[in-house]
Amino acid sequence: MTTTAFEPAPAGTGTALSLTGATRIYGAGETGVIALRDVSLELRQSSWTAVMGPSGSGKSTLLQVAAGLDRVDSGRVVLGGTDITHASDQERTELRRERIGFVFQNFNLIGALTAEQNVALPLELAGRPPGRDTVRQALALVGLGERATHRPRELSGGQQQRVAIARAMITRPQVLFADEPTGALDSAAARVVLELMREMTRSGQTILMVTHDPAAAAAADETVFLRDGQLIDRVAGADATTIASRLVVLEARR
Ligand SMILES: Nc1ncnc2c1ncn2[C@@H]1O[C@H](COP(=O)(O)OP(=O)(O)OP(=O)(O)O)[C@@H](O)[C@H]1O
Repeated sequence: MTTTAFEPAPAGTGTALSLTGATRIYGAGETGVIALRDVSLELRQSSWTAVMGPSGSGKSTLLQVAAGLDRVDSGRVVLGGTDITHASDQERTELRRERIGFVFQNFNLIGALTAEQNVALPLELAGRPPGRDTVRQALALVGLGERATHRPRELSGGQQQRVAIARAMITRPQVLFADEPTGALDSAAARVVLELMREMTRSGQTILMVTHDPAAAAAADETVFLRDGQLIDRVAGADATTIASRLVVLEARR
């Protein structure tokens, strides 16, 4: 089979992910926190959605629940045509290994491993070690074909994030989840990472990204805004200034 490393697994329908009335409550009784309140969101395949909102508004919870890493207390989560609302711990582990990709602000690469060993790791953990060509191709797609044998400390922050993206993409995830992927990068490195993410959506990848940066959100197709666990606003195709002003209004209403 000849596929590019960026080609996502077929989702089966035009919808890569849907949340319906998703609610997540941490704790119980008077000390319970409603981290997510009746959130409904549908991601079309190949779309890129940014999530913004004040600190504590539920952004990370939304990502965790959408990725199946955390459960909802009520509502429904469907990933790539599979209802994962009631997935067991074992099923969630398999989901994490096989069907989603995650990128974090601080890259989370393993320092003792080379770039190519980091990229190969998810498939090795899944019991399907990739060939060297597959790994090299994934690194070439993020512009790091020449850095395969470098360790994270020998790479810049932007390069480390690109290795992390190659690692997240190697399983051909149905959705790529990114939590502040540009948060630790300078603006030039951030731009390279955002351009790479745009390229991935052109190849069919669906992306859900949490960010505090209006410029990063402006690179996405649509931005949804959370406040107190509720999805209260959304804007498509807006520039950074428009997104920043929406955020100011939203924070002022607190
Ligand atoms: N494991 C947990 N146990 C208890 N409360 C939690 C837990 N995780 C999150 N919360 C609470 O749920 C709410 C939403 O948290 P979440 O981390 O999703 O917000 P966020 O928008 O990602 O915040 P930030 O921008 O600061 O990262 C907060 O009030 C938080 O304190």
